[in-house]
Amino acid sequence: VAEGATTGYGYGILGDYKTLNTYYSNGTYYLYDVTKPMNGVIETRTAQNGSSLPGSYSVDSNNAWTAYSQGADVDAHYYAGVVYDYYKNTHNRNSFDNNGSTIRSTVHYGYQYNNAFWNGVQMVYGDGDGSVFAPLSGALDVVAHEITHAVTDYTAGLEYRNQPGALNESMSDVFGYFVEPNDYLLGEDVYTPGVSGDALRSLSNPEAYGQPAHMNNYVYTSEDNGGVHINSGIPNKAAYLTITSIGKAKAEKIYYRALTVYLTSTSDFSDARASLLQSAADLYGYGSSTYNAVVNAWNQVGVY
Ligand SMILES: O=C(O)[C@H](CCc1ccccc1)CC1(C(=O)N[C@@H](Cc2c[nH]c3ccccc23)C(=O)O)CCCC1
Ligand SMILES: [Ca+2]
Ligand SMILES: [Zn+2]
Repeated sequence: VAEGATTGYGYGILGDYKTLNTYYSNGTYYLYDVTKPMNGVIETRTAQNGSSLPGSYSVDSNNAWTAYSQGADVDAHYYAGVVYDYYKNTHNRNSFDNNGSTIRSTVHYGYQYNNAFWNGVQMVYGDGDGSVFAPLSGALDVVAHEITHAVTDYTAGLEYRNQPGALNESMSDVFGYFVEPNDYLLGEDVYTPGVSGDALRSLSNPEAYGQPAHMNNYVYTSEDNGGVHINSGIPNKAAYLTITSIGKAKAEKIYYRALTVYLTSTSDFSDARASLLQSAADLYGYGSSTYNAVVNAWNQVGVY
């Protein structure tokens, strides 16, 4: 039979049914999605619980990706497609580099690895140990967080330390919300599968998860590249305040413009305030209600 694009189906890690854009060749189906415009490919691989990357293609014999062990592969592939569609449909961005680069994910990385990361080239997801984390590709906001690191690398290029790093982190959490706006939590779908209602972080209440929500409580530390996952609570809170006052549609436009037009590798929190104000002025007018909402949000977190 001819080779080419096919449509399969499978179950994510939470047992949810999903249809999948796959590829058939020579008796084997691959998690290889060629349906995106301008040759934007999405491919998903497995490290088979080793740590060598990129690993081998996730394959299936009958295009029914229903094995329990395939849940992480199914989610990584499907959610990468959701994030591709978000950036294309909302911001007219073709993949993370705006040039149709392949979005590559590798799942089953390491043994019970309780984390995930963008390594500068691709996304990598651990399976979690089943207590702290379920397989991390099982959360759409986590997948959006990781792909947004790639977008940031190709645009603002925010250094991954101190305030620029916390801003980098915040952009990934904030676009994680824009892609999955059902709550202000991050990672709730995979964090502590045995405990309901908790999460890794919260945009609305950073303090609930040990993060500062005001500049007075900025944490000066050498850990975590200068506390990039801690101090992101401050810009995250400002984003929450902005979103709740101007709405998601306007907020994602000013955030995308700030990230892609104004922010640079060494931008700090004050530069972020200025970039978002400039973006609000560009799009909605200097002194507009939108502009003033951004002023108010950053005042409330003590950043001027
Ligand atoms: O992308 C990121 O910012 C995080 C990348 C962490 C990483 C960096 C470099 C090499 C390996 C791993 C991964 C995520 C993260 O925020 N990790 C935090 C929290 C965390 C997850 N698993 C952990 C295990 C131990 C300690 C902290 C954590 C961290 O690494 O700090 C993002 C969304 C979910 C996981
Ligand atoms: Ca969420
Ligand atoms: Zn991150």
